[in-house]
Amino acid sequence: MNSVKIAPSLLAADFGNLQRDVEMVNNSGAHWHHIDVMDGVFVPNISYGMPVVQAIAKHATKPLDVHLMIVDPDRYISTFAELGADILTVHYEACPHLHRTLQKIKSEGMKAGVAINPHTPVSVLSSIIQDVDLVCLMSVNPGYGGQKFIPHTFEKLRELKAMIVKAESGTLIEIDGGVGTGNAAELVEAGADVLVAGSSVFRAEDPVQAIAALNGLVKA
Ligand SMILES: O=C(CO)[C@@H](O)[C@H](O)COP(=O)(O)O
Repeated sequence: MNSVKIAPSLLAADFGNLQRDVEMVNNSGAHWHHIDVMDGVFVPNISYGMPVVQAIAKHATKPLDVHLMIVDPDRYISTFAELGADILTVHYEACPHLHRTLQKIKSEGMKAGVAINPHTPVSVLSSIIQDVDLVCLMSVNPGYGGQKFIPHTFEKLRELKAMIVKAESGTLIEIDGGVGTGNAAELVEAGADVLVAGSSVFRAEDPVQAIAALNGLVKA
């Protein structure tokens, strides 16, 4: 059975045709809708906020995987729960009280994710991995779609997988940035459970086929 999840990143969608693109994901072999919220402070870019997430949630039929690239995410945890987020991921670098933040996410009925930037070592998660449902390994610097995959992500991925296996935490590993048919199989082989793909899906001539190709490459 293929247990690897494909999460198309709506950052690369056509915002003028957002309903169409959300429905494309609904009708494809993808597993989650990946939603990037950026504040222009934690990352240099601003993507979209609550009204757009609400519009996506209205049409989405698959779990909403919301990635907050914002400072002080605790302020908005309840709001994203109300908007229908299933998985809420915050950045390690933005959370001085990460354990408390993860508890708050779970208390709102969501799965709790932690993202780490390319420069942040995996080892910072060793004391908290038991409490994390998903680790999002950023394989580009967060803020923009369409960037080139950073190769040292593979070393971090293997190290993180070993940490999760040792802790028996069952934490999922998500790879975010520069993912496509050229590296999907190798990423899964190294331990990835969820692949976020923006440009490689939405810039493809046939996005449904691009998702099918990714699924085909990562079958167990
Ligand atoms: O979070 C981010 C970027 O900050 C990602 O989710 C990108 O949206 C992935 O896009 P591609 O690299 O696949 O185009």
